[in-house]
Amino acid sequence: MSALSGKVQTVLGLLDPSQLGRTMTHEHLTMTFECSYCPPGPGQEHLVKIPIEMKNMFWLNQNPYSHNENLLLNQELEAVREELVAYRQAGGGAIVENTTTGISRDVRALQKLAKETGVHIIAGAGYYVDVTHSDETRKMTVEKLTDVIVSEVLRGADGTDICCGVIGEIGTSWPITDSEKKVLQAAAHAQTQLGCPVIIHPGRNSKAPEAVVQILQEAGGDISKTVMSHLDRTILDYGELLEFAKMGSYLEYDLFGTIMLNYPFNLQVDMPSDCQRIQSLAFLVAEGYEDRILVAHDVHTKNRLAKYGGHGYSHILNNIVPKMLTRGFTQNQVDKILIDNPKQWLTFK
Ligand SMILES: CC(=O)NCCS(=O)(=O)O
Repeated sequence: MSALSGKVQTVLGLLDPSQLGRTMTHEHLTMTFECSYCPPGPGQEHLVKIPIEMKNMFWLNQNPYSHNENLLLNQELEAVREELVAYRQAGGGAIVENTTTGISRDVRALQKLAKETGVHIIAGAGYYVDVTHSDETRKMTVEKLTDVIVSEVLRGADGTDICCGVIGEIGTSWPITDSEKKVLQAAAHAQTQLGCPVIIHPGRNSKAPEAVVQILQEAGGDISKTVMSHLDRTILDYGELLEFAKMGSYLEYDLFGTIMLNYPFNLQVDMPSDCQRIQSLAFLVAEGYEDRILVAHDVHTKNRLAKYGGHGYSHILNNIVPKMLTRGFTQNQVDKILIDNPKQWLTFK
């Protein structure tokens, strides 16, 4: 038992879990994503610096990672603040902000946003994918990495006393690199010490989630308190999905609002529509996994913000929930996905 036991840790301090309300478990409010820049297709090179304005938005929505400025969500704090106010008005209570070391975590900005908007914000500890690991990170032992993660939760992150309330999103590539494996082992060891929630960004291959869970299990991690993110672009086959679900993690569909003809990070993947995402959730509910489902938008580029005609942080509350209700979900099931499951996951053991 620790002081954190039975509580949720937000950037403003400890919170009784009953105060969370509807929670998006995978968002970014401020981050940079230059590590994932994708050169545009042939003949489109002149588009990488076009202004982010209405007449360019179709191209930008289809090619969000091929435009330098679009990757700088950290330039949009005022727009994000306004969107969080709208999120509260739409019935939102909390947001898990998944930005970790490597993609410009800014816990001071998160604390300010939480104070100004009343949204409960939970910050993430740990490291993003290998390409963002510094030489110093690569040289660290699992023990040292564990100490850093534990300290970000217990003492504060980025030289502040603002404490993280989850570990993650811990970034992994496919195949998982040696440095990422050490970080996963450290996340599991830190979780054992702290009894805290963990969230994983899997590599873009259907085998990646299982491989990550195996590493976490071998390192003593608590899979029942671990979220596997981005399943909507990772496991598209329902048979494979069921096999993975049996491993016991939370199952997160967190790309709601993303519409993309060609998914540039894995051209084999047909990015599902929101209707198909809802069908996947219905399938998991029918198979008995309603206690394990989480949802979010994973806003991580500018074009996803309402300021640029995007869906913003309230799309699930405003549009997806009503659609779910017309597709046979009960209000009780919706509340589980938006309130109860996040609460269970975020509460320290
Ligand atoms: C910030 C982040 O990692 N988002 C996920 C993008 S992906 O295309 O689903 O990997």
